[in-house]
Amino acid sequence: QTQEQQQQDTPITRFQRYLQINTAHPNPDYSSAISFLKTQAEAPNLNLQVQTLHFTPDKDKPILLLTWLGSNPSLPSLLFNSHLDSVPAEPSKWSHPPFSAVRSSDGHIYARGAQDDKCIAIQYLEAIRNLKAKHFSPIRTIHVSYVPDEEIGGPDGAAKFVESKEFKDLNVGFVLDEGQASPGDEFRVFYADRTPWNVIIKSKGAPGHGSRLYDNSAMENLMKSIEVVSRFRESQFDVVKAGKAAFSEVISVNPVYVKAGIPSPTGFVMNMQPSEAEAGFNVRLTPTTDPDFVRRRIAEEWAPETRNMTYQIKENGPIRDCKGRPLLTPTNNSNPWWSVFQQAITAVGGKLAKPEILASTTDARFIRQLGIPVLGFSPMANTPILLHEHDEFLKDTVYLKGIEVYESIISSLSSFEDNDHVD
Ligand code: MET
Ligand SMILES: [Zn+2]
Ligand SMILES: [Zn+2]
Repeated sequence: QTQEQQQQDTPITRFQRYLQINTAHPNPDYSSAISFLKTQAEAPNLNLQVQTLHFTPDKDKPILLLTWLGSNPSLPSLLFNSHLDSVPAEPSKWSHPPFSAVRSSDGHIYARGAQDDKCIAIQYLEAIRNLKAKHFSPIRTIHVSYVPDEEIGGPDGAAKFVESKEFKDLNVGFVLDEGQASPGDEFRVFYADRTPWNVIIKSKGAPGHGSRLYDNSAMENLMKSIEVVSRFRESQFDVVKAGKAAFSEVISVNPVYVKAGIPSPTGFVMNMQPSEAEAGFNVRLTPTTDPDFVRRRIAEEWAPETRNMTYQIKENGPIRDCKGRPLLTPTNNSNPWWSVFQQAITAVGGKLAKPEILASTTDARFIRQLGIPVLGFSPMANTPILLHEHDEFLKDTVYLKGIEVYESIISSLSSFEDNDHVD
């Protein structure tokens, strides 16, 4: 390396280099991401144990697992998780190319993944690097995991990882995973996610001339269902609008596609009523929703057999933990990690907002399923929420503050010896 390159090797440039690796779907470059992280982890100033795990050898779905051994490895360990992948970006709609990681004069680092969730991926490493430079030595073992495919539901990523012997052998006691930016000056923290379901409803009916009024056409039946779903959507939204619940505390349903008939590019040939029609909905259940309640509504009201409707529900991940409880991590005294976490934030001058349910979904659900407490946390205060949006960015100073926050969190949690029991 030239002197100039060495000078440019900073926490910010390392973040930029990670952001420049295009891990967006549908073709995420996992090997470049893993090789970059591995090089970081193996450098003398980090010197972490490195394992690359493959649970689907026929596909390119690597998991990178880094380990900093504690002085008492028999204690339950800590896990800091992030996902390698990102959602796609439409370059023409961005002010800067989405994989350039350009830093503007006001310090904004623009890139797909800047908030979701490549910031925490590098902040974990930078925090460990700083702790090692200060000769900190952990009592508990610290693991950092980088998993593929979170954005597409994680079946070949976190879902497989948590079922593995490798994961069990980690003896994980407490986990931090991604959270979300906070427009205010308090950090947000999440104790649960919502559960994603994809629901497809289909209707069949006799085809007919475009001019005819007749009952039970496929389109008529689908339109009736869409009205029913819309009313349910309104009823949930009204609860939020009335201030009685947060968005993440109601069931959301949004149409994401409709498919029927033969589109006419010229608009002239539109005289055929189709015999089949379908619509897809993204549904998110709250952690305490009774899934049978939603299944019944779908069967009886959204896609009733009486209107020639059929449906498919693609449930994406667990709803209850191994003991049948909702996937909620306690944020009170029953969770001994909670107060250690809280104090670690205040120790560096950070403020924590009231714990929330995340409106979206993360890999945390797979770990909560095992009964292990997980908090969703990405330290981004005074930052607009830009995940999955155009011009996703993170400000340099916010990113750097996050490193300091993780130093505090990692040192506090890994020094915490008592009370390993969480109900
Ligand atoms: N994180 C993504 C979301 O919330 C994928 C979750 S699993 C469908 O949409
Ligand atoms: Zn994410
Ligand atoms: Zn995302």
